[in-house]
Amino acid sequence: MVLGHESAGTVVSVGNAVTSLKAGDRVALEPGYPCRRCSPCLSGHYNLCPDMRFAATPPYDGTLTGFWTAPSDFCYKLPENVSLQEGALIEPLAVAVHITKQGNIQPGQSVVIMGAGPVGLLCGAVAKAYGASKVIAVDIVQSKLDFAKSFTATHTYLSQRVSPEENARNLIEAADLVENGGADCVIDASGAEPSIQASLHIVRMGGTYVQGGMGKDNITFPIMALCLKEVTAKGSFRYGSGDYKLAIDLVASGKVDVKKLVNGVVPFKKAEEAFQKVKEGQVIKILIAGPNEKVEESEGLDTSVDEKKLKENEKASAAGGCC
Ligand SMILES: NC(=O)c1ccc[n+]([C@@H]2O[C@H](COP(=O)([O-])OP(=O)(O)OC[C@H]3O[C@@H](n4cnc5c(N)ncnc54)[C@H](O)[C@@H]3O)[C@@H](O)[C@H]2O)c1
Ligand SMILES: OC[C@H](O)C(O)[C@@H](O)CO
Repeated sequence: MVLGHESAGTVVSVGNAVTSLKAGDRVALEPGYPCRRCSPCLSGHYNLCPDMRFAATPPYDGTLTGFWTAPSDFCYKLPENVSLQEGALIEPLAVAVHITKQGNIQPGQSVVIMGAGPVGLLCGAVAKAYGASKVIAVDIVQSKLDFAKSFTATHTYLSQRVSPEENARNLIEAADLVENGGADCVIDASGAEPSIQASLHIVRMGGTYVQGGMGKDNITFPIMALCLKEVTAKGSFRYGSGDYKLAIDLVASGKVDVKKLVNGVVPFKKAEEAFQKVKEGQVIKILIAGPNEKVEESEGLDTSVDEKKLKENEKASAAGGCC
């Protein structure tokens, strides 16, 4: 199967009825095409369409290819000041826009984000743009927290191998959330069971919890905390009406600097090395040039992989996800 669903490109040709785009336009590609007829589609929640054709999701091939065909309303023209490289990052940013909308974050609120991978980092950036005054990044890897702090987090917390309740208590104290009774909103962007368990103890009475991370199908969940605190719990899946547009606006207006997440660009023939390099855990995003682009050598990074670091990162990810 062809991989790829985070992409941007240049229009080569358009169908007869298309008036919104022309050859040469640079666009961010929304990679999932709903049926437009079912009840979720008609009620404006097309991301929940059961007949979605989503790139790189079986049986549909992905966007890591020379040419791609898409409905014109799922191709978003990029403003002059937004590069094609930034355009490729609109997809994960739209995921973060949707998660953060589900969190209903208000100006001045505190938001804890579990997981400082690309999605968690972008949720932090969007929460800040929505006016959150405290953005607390949580991870099990210190280097990820260091980056989060340099990106948008106001506070960081390195999750310890202690009970979820103890991690929650320590975090609430460290982030000065005691008076608030916890965080106004907690977002899980890790999918890891211990993180999800701690989240329900971190959120304040009447606060909001959003499940953005995708991990195991079934986990043990402190449901009594949800009940006793009257927590609003929401899921978040991909993105829907207006999310891509808002993501592009956030980049164009300079409110979210997605360029900071890019470690380098590799030519198409080095795509596999790029995936390995990301698995090693030392970089955030590597862009892969399309096969028709004139990128001959990797720009900005050495793609050689340190096998020891690769194994260590796989072990850490597995530990985060299962214990
Ligand atoms: N809801 C959606 O539509 C949607 C879309 C895209 C991605 N996702 C999911 O969002 C999550 C984040 O995506 P990503 O690309 O940033 O992934 P990622 O793997 O790069 O980031 C996950 C981060 O969580 C950290 N982590 C692991 N265990 C932890 C724990 N116990 N406590 C705190 N942090 C912990 C990891 O160290 C890592 O930095 C993934 O689960 C992914 O599948 C969901
Ligand atoms: O960003 C979109 C996500 O990566 C996809 O929904 C995928 O992870 C699940 O099908």
